[in-house]
Amino acid sequence: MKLRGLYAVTDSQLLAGKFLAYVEAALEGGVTLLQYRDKSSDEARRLREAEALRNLCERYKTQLIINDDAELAARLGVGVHLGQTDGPLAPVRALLGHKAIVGSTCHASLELAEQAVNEGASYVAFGRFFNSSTKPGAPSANLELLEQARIKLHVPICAIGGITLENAAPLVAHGVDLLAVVHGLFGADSTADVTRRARAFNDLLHIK
Ligand SMILES: Cc1ncc(COP(=O)(O)OP(=O)(O)O)c(N)n1
Ligand SMILES: Cc1ncsc1CCOP(=O)(O)O
Ligand SMILES: [Mg+2]
Repeated sequence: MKLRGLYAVTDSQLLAGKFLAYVEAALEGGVTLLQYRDKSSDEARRLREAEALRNLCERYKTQLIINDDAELAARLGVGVHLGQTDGPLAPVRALLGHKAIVGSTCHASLELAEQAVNEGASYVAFGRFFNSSTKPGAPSANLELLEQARIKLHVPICAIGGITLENAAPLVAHGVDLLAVVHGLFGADSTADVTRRARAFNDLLHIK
């Protein structure tokens, strides 16, 4: 089945004190992929939170992806997202098996994307497309790149970085399959607004 839809990405600071409530609210609105992104080195908390997310994802039939940490992904039997400094992709594909979702950050580079696909990436992620308070220093990408990527690549294309309900439509029009969002989804004042935002992203992607 082709991966298409909202890709919710967690942020430990933004979700402090409301982590599971906000994630469940997003799943309620419809999430294709959920990424556990926690840049801390608190292994015990990371395992606890990732297990809780796996249980939630099972209930909502959503696929869980762990950012950066292939060993944690293997331990939980879920997917992983790797950046360009997170180690080579091919051994991770071998570790997790051919069915696992393995995503790759490709910034604004078609060459990196082609390499990732050759090494077994399930999807490639470009961005940031807009200003991002979550990762302000991420290299920027533009809509033209998406057109080239659509022609050259035969895996789902993910866009990330500063995506909101107000600016996402051109990304969809240029062929993006997955909208990866932190603030534009979880920067809401209530669980009800998280659910509303998730539904609205799915509407933009023409997902029922
Ligand atoms: C879907 C998605 N795309 C890009 C990234 C960024 O990965 P990376 O460059 O490794 O940066 P960190 O997120 O690890 O800080 C991502 N996590 N998810
Ligand atoms: C992890 C990551 N990689 C590039 S931008 C970004 C952050 C996305 O968060 P936000 O949707 O809040 O800009
Ligand atoms: Mg990373």
